[in-house]
Amino acid sequence: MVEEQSAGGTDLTEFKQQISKEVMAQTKFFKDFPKKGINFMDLFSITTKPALFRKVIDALKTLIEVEVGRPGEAFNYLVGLEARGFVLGPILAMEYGLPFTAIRKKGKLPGDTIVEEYKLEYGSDACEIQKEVLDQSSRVLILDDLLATGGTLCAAMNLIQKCDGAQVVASVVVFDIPALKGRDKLTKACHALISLD
Ligand SMILES: O=P(O)(O)OC[C@H]1O[C@H](OP(=O)(O)OP(=O)(O)O)[C@H](O)[C@@H]1O
Ligand SMILES: Nc1ncnc2[nH]cnc12
Repeated sequence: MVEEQSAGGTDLTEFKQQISKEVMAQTKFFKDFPKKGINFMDLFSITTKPALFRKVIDALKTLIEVEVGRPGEAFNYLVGLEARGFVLGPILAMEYGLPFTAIRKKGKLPGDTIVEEYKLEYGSDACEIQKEVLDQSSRVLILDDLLATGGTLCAAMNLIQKCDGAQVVASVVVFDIPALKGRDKLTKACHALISLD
């Protein structure tokens, strides 16, 4: 299926295999953090290596442009999820010349907000977005580091869809854990660079 989405001479299957090998060799995983049974993928073990981080950002751009579409046309707004979506989202927003806003854990954003409760792989939480940043002209691409159970991305999608007619186009993550079936919760596509199987 991925081969069919090849565009601009990019064979995504091969491309993903190659970046996956390189990133997995240099990314740290922490067993039983923050709770027993979780093998925690640490995005900051990528950001501390500038050449690797640059590669991941460039790879995300390729993934977005092939699987989601042209920035400014297929989507015109980037939203990042606390906390590690804030590392990736603003860089891509600057590269594309598009606006960025944040979905934060409850109680962290000033002004009027919209709130959504959700369950995590290791607990439950609530997230929120500022009212009036998005409107019916907003076609949003969501950025986060990882899709696990899908609770966070599902809440983010619901939240954005409550924002004055804004639409979610898709979401993009560096890692996903297909065994946790996070995509089953999502109403829009989630594109991942690396699958942790
Ligand atoms: O698919 P899910 O099961 O919802 O899990 C994925 C979410 O979990 C992690 O964030 P976390 O909630 O640990 O928050 P943090 O980045 O603020 O530490 C990760 O960065 C994703 O946002
Ligand atoms: N395994 C994991 N690594 C990093 N963040 C996560 N969020 C939920 N599960 C995670």
